[in-house]
Amino acid sequence: MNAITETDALPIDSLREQIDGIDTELIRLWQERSRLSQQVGQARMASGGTRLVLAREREILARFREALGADGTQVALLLLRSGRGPL
Ligand SMILES: C=C(O[C@@H]1C=C(C(=O)O)C=C[C@H]1O)C(=O)O
Repeated sequence: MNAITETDALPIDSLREQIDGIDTELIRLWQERSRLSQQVGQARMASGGTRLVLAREREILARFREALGADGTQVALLLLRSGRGPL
């Protein structure tokens, strides 16, 4: 039998702990970004500006696409939506 099982001597628990720590941090960062984005939007609208700034959103989409490829674009779209709401 060559199948690797979770009972083999692989550090699965340790790797999963690291993954869980990263996920916790990603969630915290996601929520923090969303709060900051909402603050920017509220401040801009309070001074008569627009809710959205498409040029800035394009920069963010490009940053994620360059770093992560097509999936990065999807991540960035969700990230932007979580801050400023749906289009
Ligand atoms: C937060 C802002 O407002 C909106 C939200 C953005 C974001 O979440 O990154 C980017 C552009 C704007 O559409 C901003 O202008 O920076």
